[in-house]
Amino acid sequence: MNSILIVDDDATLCLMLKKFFERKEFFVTTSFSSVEAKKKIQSKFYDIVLTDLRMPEVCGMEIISFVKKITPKTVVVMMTSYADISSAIKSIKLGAYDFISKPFGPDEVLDIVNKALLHQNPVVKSKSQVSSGIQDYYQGKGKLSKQLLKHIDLIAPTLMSVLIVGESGTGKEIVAKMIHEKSDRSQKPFVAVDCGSISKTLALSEFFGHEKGAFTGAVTDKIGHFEAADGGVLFLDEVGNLNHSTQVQLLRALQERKVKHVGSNREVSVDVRILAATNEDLNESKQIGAFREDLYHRLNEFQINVPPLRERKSDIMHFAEFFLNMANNNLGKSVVGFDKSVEYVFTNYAWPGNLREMKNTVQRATLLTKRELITLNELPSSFYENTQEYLNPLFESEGERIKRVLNISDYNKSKAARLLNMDRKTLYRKIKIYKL
Ligand SMILES: Nc1ncnc2c1ncn2[C@@H]1O[C@H](COP(=O)(O)OP(=O)(O)OP(=O)(O)O)[C@@H](O)[C@H]1O
Repeated sequence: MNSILIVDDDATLCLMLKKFFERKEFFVTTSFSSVEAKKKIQSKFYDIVLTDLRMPEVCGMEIISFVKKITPKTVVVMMTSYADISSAIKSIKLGAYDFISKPFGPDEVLDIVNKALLHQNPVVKSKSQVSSGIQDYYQGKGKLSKQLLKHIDLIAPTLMSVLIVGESGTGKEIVAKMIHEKSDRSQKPFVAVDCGSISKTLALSEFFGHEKGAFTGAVTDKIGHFEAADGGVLFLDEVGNLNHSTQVQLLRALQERKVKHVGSNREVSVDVRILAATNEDLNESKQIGAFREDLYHRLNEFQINVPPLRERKSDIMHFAEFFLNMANNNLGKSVVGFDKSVEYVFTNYAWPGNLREMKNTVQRATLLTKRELITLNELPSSFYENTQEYLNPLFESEGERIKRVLNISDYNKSKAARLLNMDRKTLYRKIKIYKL
């Protein structure tokens, strides 16, 4: 059983994560204070420390340095808000394995934790440990969803490299997992590498492994991602972030199907199918010389485009229901659905963060609602502020309109006034006039 210490002064989040990880059979300890967390780290070994970045007494950065000093084998994952991304990158330099931006869904953090455990002990793990999460997949019924599935089915049984292209959060990693699952390599490992978080200095050792003593800090022999994925699939996420020298080495390994550990001249044969993903236009990176043309063609034997959520309109509410079910299971709740106004807002919203944003939004709303339905009250205001037209259907009298808005805001007058774009006093006056 793996042990995890969760450190966050947000007690609700801590307890929610505790419940979730216990269900996933982790041994969980929580700490709402960073000072208390340090004492716990001193007295017991944890496989994983999941810590918030901003806390009142000791900040997350200090926790990382502390863990790395006391128990260097413990893997640290940092939780941070969007605004803290640059500090999160600093945290990786200090020795954190990865970071996750709040708000996040429990499955996302589980995914990172599983990857972190693999990193801590990079032996080839069983398929289920490496490729977690594929059971949480909804394939959609709309035209674009069907086309996506057709391409996956077509390419899966082949040995071709696939470049999966799509905006952030559209589900590129899920597509890669499906290709693996539907291929005859499904019983072999699926190893996902986030190329964006690999440091330049450690990239070669991460991909190809190293021998003990090859460089300061190489205290044991370690196999790299290629050997870990031998016989299976190596998924290169955010492949456009690889630096030039790593691109050269990667291409060499792919062409020769052999790798050399850093610090050794011995070549080891590997049999790996490559799937790669990007949310940038690699064609453009190629033209400005940031991405090697030869590597691009080696990775892009077949291209799959994953559409943004806003283009999968007929599937939007199906995805929402799917995530609602998932949230109910994770949180032990039984919310039955979405209010009509939420349906309207969901189908007209641009979803810049795509399925990841929807999953987080639904999870948060499920946690917040005290009723059977999710209403606008549980959505961040950015959702409906840009969708004002739903407040103005044609032929509606002012009284009807105010009544409808009061309904969708659960008679919360401040919220209704904001939505109606009038001050509270005016709203009270109109409620009287129309006897609402
Ligand atoms: N078809 C799907 N059904 C259910 N959940 C999905 C689906 N596709 C994606 N998700 C969920 O959305 C989130 C983002 O998915 P994923 O990590 O695969 O996206 P991505 O395109 O690889 O993102 P990024 O470019 O940021 O790496 C994950 O939590 C994933 O579980």
